[in-house]
Amino acid sequence: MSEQGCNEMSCGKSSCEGCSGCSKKKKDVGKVIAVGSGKGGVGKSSISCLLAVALAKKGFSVGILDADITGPSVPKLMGVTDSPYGSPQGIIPPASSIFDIKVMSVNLLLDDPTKPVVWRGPIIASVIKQFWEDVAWDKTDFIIVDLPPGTADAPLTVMQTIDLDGFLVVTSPQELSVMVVEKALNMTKMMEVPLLGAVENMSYVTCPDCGKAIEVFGPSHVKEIEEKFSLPVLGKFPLDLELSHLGDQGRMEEYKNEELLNALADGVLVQLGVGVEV
Ligand SMILES: Nc1ncnc2c1ncn2[C@@H]1O[C@H](COP(=O)(O)OP(=O)(O)OP(=O)(O)O)[C@@H](O)[C@H]1O
Repeated sequence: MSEQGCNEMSCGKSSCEGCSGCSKKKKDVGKVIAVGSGKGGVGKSSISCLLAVALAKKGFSVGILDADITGPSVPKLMGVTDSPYGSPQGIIPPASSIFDIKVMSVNLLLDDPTKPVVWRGPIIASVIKQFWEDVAWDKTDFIIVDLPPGTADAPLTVMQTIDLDGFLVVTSPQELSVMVVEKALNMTKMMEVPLLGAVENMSYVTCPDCGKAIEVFGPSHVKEIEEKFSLPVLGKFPLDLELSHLGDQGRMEEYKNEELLNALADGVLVQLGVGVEV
């Protein structure tokens, strides 16, 4: 699309090369992946953080944009507490201690992180836009966007503001999970964002005595999702007390299930057609 006539409302995503009238694409940013779900509490933020860690472990530079403005949890999970600061290049986000993962979240801007964010839709939308446009995400290979649950205002703003390279849907093994995936499929189709795959979280518990996988929330729907939607499932994460503890302590970077992390990162890379060296 030519520079004239390209603005954020009219931008033709498939043809826009990031011209100056449009801020959907950012120079010096590799791929942008949204992590979402039609359902709350399934572990979107945890999977966003784990995906960031998994990609960082492969040597990529990674950032997380916490688009869950009213329920931000990424800084807490990642143990990031420093405030962002202004510079001529834009807002500089703080980073995690082990893998230097940049984090931008409303919680880092509040003087008291326990204060509720009670903002209406248009303000939330403008904050998300600022997190994308005004933050110096330069030289970041991957930005993971942690979406709030559902298909309302905020996820829509993300999809309209940012030229996403892919969407990862997080689900859990309850009956609703297939519907959650179907909704994500329909939404991403409507918004012309490629659906990369699904992650089933809290899929099972490993018995500490015999090592058997116990499906506490009912049988997994992974096969059904793969067959019905021809969608790859890029991870089946257990309900894991260790993961919950690490999240509570801001130490998600220390999650040690390398097999799962590797498979998640590799699955995303394959779906995006990215080689391991960027
Ligand atoms: N696989 C898991 N094993 C154990 N605990 C988990 C797992 N996944 C998530 N949790 C825990 O469940 C809680 C909710 O997780 P998380 O914040 O990632 O969910 P969410 O989908 O982002 O929530 P919301 O819908 O409120 O944004 C957190 O305390 C997290 O540590």
